[in-house]
Parts: sequence; structure tokens; C-alpha cells
Amino acid sequence: MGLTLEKLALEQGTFRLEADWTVPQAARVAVIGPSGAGKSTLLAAIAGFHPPASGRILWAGADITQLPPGDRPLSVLFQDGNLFPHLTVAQNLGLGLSPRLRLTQAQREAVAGVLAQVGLGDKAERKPAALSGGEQSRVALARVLLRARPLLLLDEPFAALGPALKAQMLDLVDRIAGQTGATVLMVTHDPEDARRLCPLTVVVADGTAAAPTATGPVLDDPPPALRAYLRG
Ligand SMILES: Nc1ncnc2c1ncn2[C@@H]1O[C@H](COP(=O)(O)OP(=O)(O)OP(=O)(O)O)[C@@H](O)[C@H]1O
Repeated sequence: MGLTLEKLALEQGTFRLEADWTVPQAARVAVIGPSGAGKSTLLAAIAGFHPPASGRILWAGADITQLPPGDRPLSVLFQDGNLFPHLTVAQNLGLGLSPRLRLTQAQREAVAGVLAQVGLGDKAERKPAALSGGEQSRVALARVLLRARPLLLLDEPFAALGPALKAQMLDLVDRIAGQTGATVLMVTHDPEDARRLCPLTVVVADGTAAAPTATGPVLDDPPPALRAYLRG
């Protein structure tokens, strides 16, 4: 069933964006379009931070339009600000399991387990500021893995990383989504990211988030609004 945006309309001042489509469960979808087209607004609406002007958002057939962000079946990763600076890596992860950080032994073991999986087993007691950008991204991904929510929203989380590191992170997302069976929506400005991770692409332009279509063909022969942007 996956994620359905049903006659969804989003408004920000004079800006308006419409979407009316479904992505199947476990799909990986790139969200591409010119600056200011509404990609972040779309993700914010799905995450529950931006109430729609009209229409509904459904997950697996259930209406989640009115649910507060924390009750939605999803995790969000932004470009930065994913970690609390005053907490250690282990505490940042623990928060995803227990908001007051009263972890059971099993939960502590789960935290250690995901940290090992992202190669940060020896950095659990560090604060984020004492990690590199790539390591911080891996902590944020470890939290996604730990929470194992069925829908993962990525808003250019790796834009600040170099190409090799970004490729590693995308591979990690691929692995995590594979392990948890998650549906992925990823905003990106880099068509190569879309080709690497996402068989489907949603083009956001001219007030519409278009229904997902196959990534290769839409990037090889883009619609006019996307063509100008990709030529940049
Ligand atoms: N608080 C606001 N009031 C009015 N308009 C807003 C507000 N915030 C954003 N907008 C407008 O909403 C539109 C969509 O913005 P959004 O950030 O979703 O675009 P985007 O596609 O994610 O852009 P980018 O690729 O540059 O991050 C833009 O035209 C922007 O100017």
C-alpha cells in the first residue's frame, strides 16, 4: 500500500503545491526539482510539520494527516541538526528508544549493536562536536536503523559531504532500507544520487509534485521544467 498523497494541496503564503499519487511500500523515490519548487515543504507535510491546506496523507491505507509528527510511522533526516550537541552519541541514539533515556539492558545492547554496524562502536561516549561530518551522518543513520520506522524521509542529509563519503552514506541508506524494508523519499540536487539509490523519481516543479516515474528515463529525457534546472 505504501504512502498515498490524496489530492494534497500545500500552501506557504502565495506558494502552492499539489500532489496526488501513491508510492508502493519499500520503494526508493528521489525528489528532484528547482530551488524553491517545494521539495522541503512536501517532506515537511508528510512528516507532520506543515499542515496541508486540503487533501489527505495515508500510510498503509490509514489516514495520518492529523497525527502529530512523533506519532507518524517515519524518521526524518535533514542536512544538519539531526543530533543534540549536549548529548553523547549513545544518548542521542537512546533518545530514539526512550525519551527520558531510561534504557533497559536490551535497549543499551541495541544501541551498541547499531553503532557497531555503522562502524562507530568506539565513539559511543563522544559528543557530536568531536566527530567528523561523515561520522555525524553515520550516527544519524544509526538512529534511523534503531527506530526502524517504515518510512524514511531524507532532505539532502549528505549535501555537505564529499563525493566519496556521500556515496558511502547512500550505500548505508540502501543497506538500512534493505534491512528494515523501509520506503525511502530522498530530496536531492544531484541526479547521480537519484540514479544510485532510487529507481523512482518525483519531479517537483510548477506547483506540482508529479507522480513517481522511472528515474533513468526521466533524467535522460527530462520534462522542460527539470531540463533547465539540470543543465544549471
Ligand atoms: N514562511 C514562508 N512564507 C512564505 N513562503 C515560503 C515560506 N517558506 C517557504 N516559502 C516558499 O515556499 C516555496 C517552497 O519552498 P521549499 O523550501 O519547499 O522549496 P525547495 O524545493 O525545498 O527549495 P530548495 O531546493 O532551495 O531547498 C518557495 O517558493 C519559498 O519561497
